[in-house]
Amino acid sequence: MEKSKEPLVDVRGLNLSRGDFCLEDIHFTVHAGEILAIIGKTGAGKTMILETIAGFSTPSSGDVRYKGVDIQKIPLHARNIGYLYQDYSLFPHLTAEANIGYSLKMRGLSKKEIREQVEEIASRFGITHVLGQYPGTLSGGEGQRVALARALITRPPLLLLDEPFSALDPVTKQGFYRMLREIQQDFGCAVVFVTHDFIEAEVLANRIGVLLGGRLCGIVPSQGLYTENWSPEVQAFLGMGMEA
Ligand SMILES: Nc1ncnc2c1ncn2[C@@H]1O[C@H](COP(=O)(O)OP(=O)(O)OP(=O)(O)O)[C@@H](O)[C@H]1O
Repeated sequence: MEKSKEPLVDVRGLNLSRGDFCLEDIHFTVHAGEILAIIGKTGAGKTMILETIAGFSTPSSGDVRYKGVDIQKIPLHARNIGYLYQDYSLFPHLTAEANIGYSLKMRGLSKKEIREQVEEIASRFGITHVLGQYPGTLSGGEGQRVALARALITRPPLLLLDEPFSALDPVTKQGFYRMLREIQQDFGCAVVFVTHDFIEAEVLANRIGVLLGGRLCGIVPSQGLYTENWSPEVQAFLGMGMEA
């Protein structure tokens, strides 16, 4: 088999329960360099899917293969997957600079190497002026850039984003849409992001998956979201057939 044809991520028959909620028999792939959006209502299981792809949650059955290997069998430090949490989850007691350089420090790079790489990515994201600040003093947009820089500093082949734009105003959002496309091109990474926002998914993603009540109802090319022959449940979710 040609290596390039192998998916970057292969989610196979994934089942996972938390409390009364379950992700049920989820199958999908993510290919190198693509942008995949997963849309669903609040509580549909979007965050649980991202956490399972990253290997933070262990499925009750099925598995997630990352570059052909069960993610659970890859040690955390060797996974190199960028993760942007919904609330950014920056370390509050570390400056923006230390947050961004954290995983380089864990990898044993010298202070000089860390400083150079942090300065380079901070300049790329326009956050050089906040490097000395602590997370509590950053605006929402600055916090997001710092969190993105932290997620990308190790140049991961896969970036997972949990509702990355939901807290931003419409103008700032447009800037971040541009930035995400540039990141995806410059860093050459695949991106999986989850969102409630259909338009955002259509604008940014190559493919869109619809997740309802823990079931992945299908994945379609983004331009086909409203022409797919969806079940009545998905049609209702997408508001299809509701035009006056
Ligand atoms: N540790 C847990 N214990 C019990 N139930 C949980 C736990 N974690 C998640 N759940 C439940 O699983 C369901 C899916 O949660 P998840 O956070 O993945 O949803 P989501 O689609 O990301 O929602 P939102 O869009 O609101 O962030 C929810 O009903 C949630 O209450």
